[in-house]
Amino acid sequence: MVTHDLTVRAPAKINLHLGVGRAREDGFHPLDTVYQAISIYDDLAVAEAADVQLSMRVADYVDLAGLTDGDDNIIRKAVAAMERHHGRELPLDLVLDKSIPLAGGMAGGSADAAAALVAVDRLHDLETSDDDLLALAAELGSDVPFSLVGGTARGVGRGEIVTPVDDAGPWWWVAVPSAEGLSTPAVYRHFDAMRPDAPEVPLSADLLLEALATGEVVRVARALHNDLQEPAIDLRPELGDLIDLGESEGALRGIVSGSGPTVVFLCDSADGAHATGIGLAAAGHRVVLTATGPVAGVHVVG
Ligand SMILES: C[C@@](CO)(OP(=O)(O)O)[C@H](O)COP(=O)(O)OP(=O)(O)OC[C@H]1O[C@@H](n2ccc(N)nc2=O)[C@H](O)[C@@H]1O
Ligand SMILES: Nc1ncnc2c1ncn2[C@@H]1O[C@H](COP(=O)(O)OP(=O)(O)O)[C@@H](O)[C@H]1O
Repeated sequence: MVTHDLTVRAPAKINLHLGVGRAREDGFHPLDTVYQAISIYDDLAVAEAADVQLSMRVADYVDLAGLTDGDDNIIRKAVAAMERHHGRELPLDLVLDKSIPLAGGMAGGSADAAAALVAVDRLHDLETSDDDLLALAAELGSDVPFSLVGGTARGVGRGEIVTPVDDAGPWWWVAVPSAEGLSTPAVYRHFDAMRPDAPEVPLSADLLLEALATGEVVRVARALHNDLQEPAIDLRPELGDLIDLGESEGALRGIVSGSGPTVVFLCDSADGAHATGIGLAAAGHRVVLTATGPVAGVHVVG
């Protein structure tokens, strides 16, 4: 049995504001977004090995359909990116413990990719600079740099240019994943179809940022915004009902997380989140997760 030398923890993200502009020439959409890392985590344990080996254990609610431990797994892509960057093979054994819903709009794949970059770096004592790690992260996906940074941060460009922002939190969240994921490209395509008039410049995150800095939860709730919510609900109408249900169970506001289908509810306190969670579970939602944010980005835990 392999004894693991190092465990790297990677948080899920939600988007408190997701302004989406008209698609750019490269197909990506310009964003003005505010990410928050919340306390739902994937753990990646690594150990020395003769070659790159990957295995996965998942929480019972994580639907792994379509995800293998082969070359299409973003963890292997992250290891390969580090090997190219450092110009040598970087063998290791990786075991992923997955709790972030798959294709849920919570950037679980991005979290795993960021964790893999840090795990390879630490296990092999590579001392890769932060700038290089961020550049490698951006090549792997638009959300991956934020997974490294964590906390609460504004994302612009295609979401890969990330700057930490003032946040007077913590905030209490309830997250309700769906049994089946939604494809991010499909939701962006549906946005294009529903919003042919989308502005070139995405809706500014300023209002949300002002609310976050005040620490007033009711103000933050009012300012939450997601341009991908309408297309996600059009593809999955039951998400609209879920939002209504959570709000009737005491949440201040419910919103689709990123491209969905996970719905997150902002609550006024720990007790409020607990009560909302109980109400949602009693109404038949099998998986109801409570979380706080902001939390740290990818970090070594042992
Ligand atoms: C929607 C968001 C909101 O934070 O998150 P998720 O809901 O996926 O977690 C992100 O924009 C997802 O970022 P990420 O999942 O890293 O996307 P990438 O791998 O870079 O791109 C996957 C595909 O999404 C679309 N895409 C992504 C980012 C962007 N700014 N415009 C896009 O149009 C493109 O079709 C692209 O081919
Ligand atoms: N380690 C991984 N974890 C999750 N998804 C992965 C991973 N590697 C590759 N993928 C692919 O990335 C897609 C998007 O995954 P994920 O990041 O969980 O969703 P989202 O983009 O909605 O936040 C998955 O459907 C899967 O095909």
